[in-house]
Amino acid sequence: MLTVSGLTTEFRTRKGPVRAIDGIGFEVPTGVAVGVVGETGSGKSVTIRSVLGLLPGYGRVIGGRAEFEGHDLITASRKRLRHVRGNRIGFVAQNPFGALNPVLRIEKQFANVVRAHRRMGRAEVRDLALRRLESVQVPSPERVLRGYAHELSGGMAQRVVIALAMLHDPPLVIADEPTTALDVTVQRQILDLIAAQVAGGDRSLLLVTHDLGVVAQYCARVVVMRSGEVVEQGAVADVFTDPQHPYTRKLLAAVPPAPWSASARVEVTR
Ligand SMILES: Nc1ncnc2c1ncn2[C@@H]1O[C@H](COP(=O)(O)OP(=O)(O)OP(=O)(O)O)[C@@H](O)[C@H]1O
Repeated sequence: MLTVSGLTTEFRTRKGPVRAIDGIGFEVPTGVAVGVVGETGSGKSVTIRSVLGLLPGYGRVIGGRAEFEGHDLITASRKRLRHVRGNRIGFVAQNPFGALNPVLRIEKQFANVVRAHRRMGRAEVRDLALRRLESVQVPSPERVLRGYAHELSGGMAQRVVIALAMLHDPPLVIADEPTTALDVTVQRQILDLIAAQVAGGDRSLLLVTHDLGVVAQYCARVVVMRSGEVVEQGAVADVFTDPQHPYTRKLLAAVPPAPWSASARVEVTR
């Protein structure tokens, strides 16, 4: 579905160019959920933004490829990238309020995303928007369509963003820490929703997270990043039970034991 190879991105800074990711490669196979993990600053977001053509002006991909549906996204024209984003790849960012336009009614935002890719009348747009909002369990979707982003809770706003990302039924969904900005009580609900949207079909998911528990629960494959490089990747079952790289072992050792595990009981009773 997506094959990234040799991807290298730099940022222009006052002290000269800074290499944020350096020759990374991984694959997202069709119908598979792939988790990208690594500590803060390891290059997870830069990877996603490089692939989607969403780097800020002072960031530049200086090498590598990202093959998707027979095209290299890195050298693709702006027009092609606009077609791919939203239509063939659904993107869910960290902060839903950054992704939604504060001054447009939600219905208008659905209309804009629809019309960027297809011709559709107002009633048809509304119908599609309602269906997508229902599929992410937004209560009173008619009222949500009439309202603005600031009237929504963080969890509801992220549901709207997911509904927008799913609007055109994209075969690949990319989510960059989709629950970081949300209350802990709704984090699992949002991850469950994303997982449900991609489950049981040919749809693939690339999920960036720093939470290895999330990868264990939702992903079949994992890519481990450190300092702009991929240090290890493979099936979650293999990497988590038999990590090859010392950094992966360190990350796994840093995960607190589940409260029901034997080692945690020892801690509690001591
Ligand atoms: N806007 C920027 N300007 C300059 N350098 C940047 C910028 N954004 C990222 N970088 C560089 O790229 C590196 C990787 O950043 P990135 O945001 O991809 O990390 P991350 O793994 O997503 O971290 P986090 O989990 O905190 O989101 C940073 O360490 C930094 O050196």
